[in-house]
Amino acid sequence: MAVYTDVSDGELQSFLESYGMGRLISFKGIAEGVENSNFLVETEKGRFILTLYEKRVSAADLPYFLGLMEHLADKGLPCPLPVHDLEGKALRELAGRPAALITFLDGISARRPSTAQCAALGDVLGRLHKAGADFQMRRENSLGPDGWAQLFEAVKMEANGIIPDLADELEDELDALSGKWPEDLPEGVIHADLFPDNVLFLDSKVSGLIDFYFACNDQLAYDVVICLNAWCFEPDVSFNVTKSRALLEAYQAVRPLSAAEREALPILARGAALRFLLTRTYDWLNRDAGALVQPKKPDEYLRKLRFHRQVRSASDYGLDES
Ligand SMILES: Nc1ncnc2c1ncn2[C@@H]1O[C@H](COP(=O)(O)OP(=O)(O)O)[C@@H](O)[C@H]1O
Ligand SMILES: N[C@@H](CCOP(=O)(O)O)C(=O)O
Repeated sequence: MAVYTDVSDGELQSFLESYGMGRLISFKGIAEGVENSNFLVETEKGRFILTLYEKRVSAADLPYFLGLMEHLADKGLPCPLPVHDLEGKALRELAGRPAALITFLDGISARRPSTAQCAALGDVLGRLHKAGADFQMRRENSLGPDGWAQLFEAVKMEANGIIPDLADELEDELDALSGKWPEDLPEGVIHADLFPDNVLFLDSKVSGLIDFYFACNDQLAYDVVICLNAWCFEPDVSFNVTKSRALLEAYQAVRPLSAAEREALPILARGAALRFLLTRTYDWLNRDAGALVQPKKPDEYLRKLRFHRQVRSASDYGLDES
């Protein structure tokens, strides 16, 4: 359960009063998520998610995340809406942390995504990229190549205690990607963490896109490979090319990839695997014993990285040669 910060009854009551939320009906910590503290709040006015922003989220970035959700919802994407308090503010403070209240969305995330769900994801990702094109705010990706190097410095002395020779493998990969990382592919707003647990389905339709707290401006194709990694591997970490083809075809029906983007997919996929391998390694080494959270094991992403290293071209992901 991701709850790092406790909220007292008194603090909660006065927080909700600033929104004119009426009587509190229920309040409980949420069992999923690893980054922030999340609570399900039910009042006379409905159901909401209360988020207290923790370690990796900078308060200065919150207007970007909350503004983006409003922008995308306005364009018809199923994103939560930040609730504004009686003074019109979407961002407040609670228990010493920046905090926001957002609307609750119905739906269930896919534990093991089907091919049809991978296709639905490809479609909604393409629509997200198009809808983000005229979002006016900008945020650099703090977990791009410079951020990977900083994470590596923070974990290199202890990484081998998790997986033998992990530090060498991380360093080799950083070296291999530096100089090869594409810089001139089409850019825009990316979600950057659109894992199955951040996508809600009702029947076969996407009913919710949540957790925009890594969103930033970066190369759009990088978001695509983050999703290939998160959606198209089976639990035994074998790559499912049928799911990958379905995701890519549905994405391209909305936003076709350029020849340069297709060619860059294997390198981008390695970078995307390295990014999550590094954050998982860091989080594993910096577990917070007092928090209710289940950190994710890094080895899954090491195996995904090794898979992409032996990929020769985008056709290995199910794209036709062209
Ligand atoms: N707007 C929402 N509607 C419904 N459930 C939500 C919403 N936002 C978050 N949740 C629930 O809270 C969980 C954790 O939220 P998430 O934003 O992924 O947290 P974290 O940033 O800590 O990873 C999600 O897996 C989901 O169950
Ligand atoms: N998706 C990341 C961890 C971030 O957690 P989330 O609950 O915000 O998706 C990973 O799997 O490493």
